[in-house]
Amino acid sequence: MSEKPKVYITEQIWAEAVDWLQQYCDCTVWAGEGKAPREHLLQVLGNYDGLITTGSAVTIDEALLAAAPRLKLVSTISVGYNHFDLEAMRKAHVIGTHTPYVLDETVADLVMGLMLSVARRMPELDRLVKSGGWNSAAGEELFGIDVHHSTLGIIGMGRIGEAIARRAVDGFGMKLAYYNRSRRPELEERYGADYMQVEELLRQSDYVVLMIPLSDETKHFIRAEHFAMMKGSAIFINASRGATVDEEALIEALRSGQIRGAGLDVYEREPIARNNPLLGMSNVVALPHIGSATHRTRQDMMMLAARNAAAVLTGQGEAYIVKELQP
Ligand SMILES: NC(=O)C1=CN([C@@H]2O[C@H](COP(=O)(O)OP(=O)(O)OC[C@H]3O[C@@H](n4cnc5c(N)ncnc54)[C@H](OP(=O)(O)O)[C@@H]3O)[C@@H](O)[C@H]2O)C=CC1
Ligand SMILES: O=CC(=O)O
Repeated sequence: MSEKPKVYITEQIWAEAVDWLQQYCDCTVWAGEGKAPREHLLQVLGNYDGLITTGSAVTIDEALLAAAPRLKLVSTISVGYNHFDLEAMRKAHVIGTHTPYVLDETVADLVMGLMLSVARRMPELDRLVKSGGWNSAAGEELFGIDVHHSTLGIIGMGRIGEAIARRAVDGFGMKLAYYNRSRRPELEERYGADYMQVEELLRQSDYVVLMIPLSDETKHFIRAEHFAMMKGSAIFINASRGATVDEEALIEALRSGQIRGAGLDVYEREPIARNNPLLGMSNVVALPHIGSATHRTRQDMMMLAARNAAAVLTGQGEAYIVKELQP
């Protein structure tokens, strides 16, 4: 009987996903706290055919691949794969898979939550009430701005972008603008969305949501000149990756009142430094990269990562191979 492929998992994941994968692969799960350190992976990966990991665990680069000559697969428990060095993986003939679709609705919920929280100043008001500062009927100094029937610009109208669009148009009656490299006529028809270039989208939108993947092409996609194009009343939301925005420029735009506020789930450095000026701004709602983090969605992502591993390593079902590495 031939041996099962060996898979290393860089952190404790949902036991049911590991149990399922054990039918096809011989799994080893990092037994320590948190995530397996890179040094440990460099030592052990030589014995494995597959790796299941997350975006924040380890960068899949040339040095790591050199230490893992048997490796055929890296299955990330995330839809974003900017931690994959695609060129190095291509050269090493390592397939990369990810977890699209299963998290779209959950991330879209969070983005709507960020828009509402910043617009209606919920964290600020929550702090006021809990600290005993609610002494009279709320006056204008506590008012916010409307989300409903305002204009939303989505940069990166993909799977998650579309889930946001549905909520915004069907639920909140928002007018929709979007930018991608390629147009999506079916969405223009379904949501009455206007396709426009980034500059025009920024000029017209009350809310700007950034949902593009991070790549060499999209690093600092939004910079100082872009904040200068936005309305002074605009709210900027980033739930993609921190480095899609020039964070210094964002800080300056918020500080100078060039834009009204921001809702952020992602940062150039994660976890964010405690002295990052964003953390001292009352017009910023800051979350800890938690877009897909509901119990159910994370379980779905882990199971999909396990299925991806089985598919690539044993031919069991179909895998979501990242598009740049598809055969
Ligand atoms: N905060 C969180 O917890 C989470 C964050 N994410 C982030 O969200 C990202 C998007 O996920 P998802 O919606 O599934 O991805 P998709 O690939 O479905 O959508 C991405 C969209 O961005 C557009 N895009 C890609 N590159 C460019 C570019 N250079 N210029 C303009 N538009 C571009 C694509 O259109 P086109 O190719 O036509 O340009 C596409 O419509 C992930 O890559 C990840 O980084 C995802 C999940 C959770
Ligand atoms: O950031 C999360 C992801 O799935 O990508």
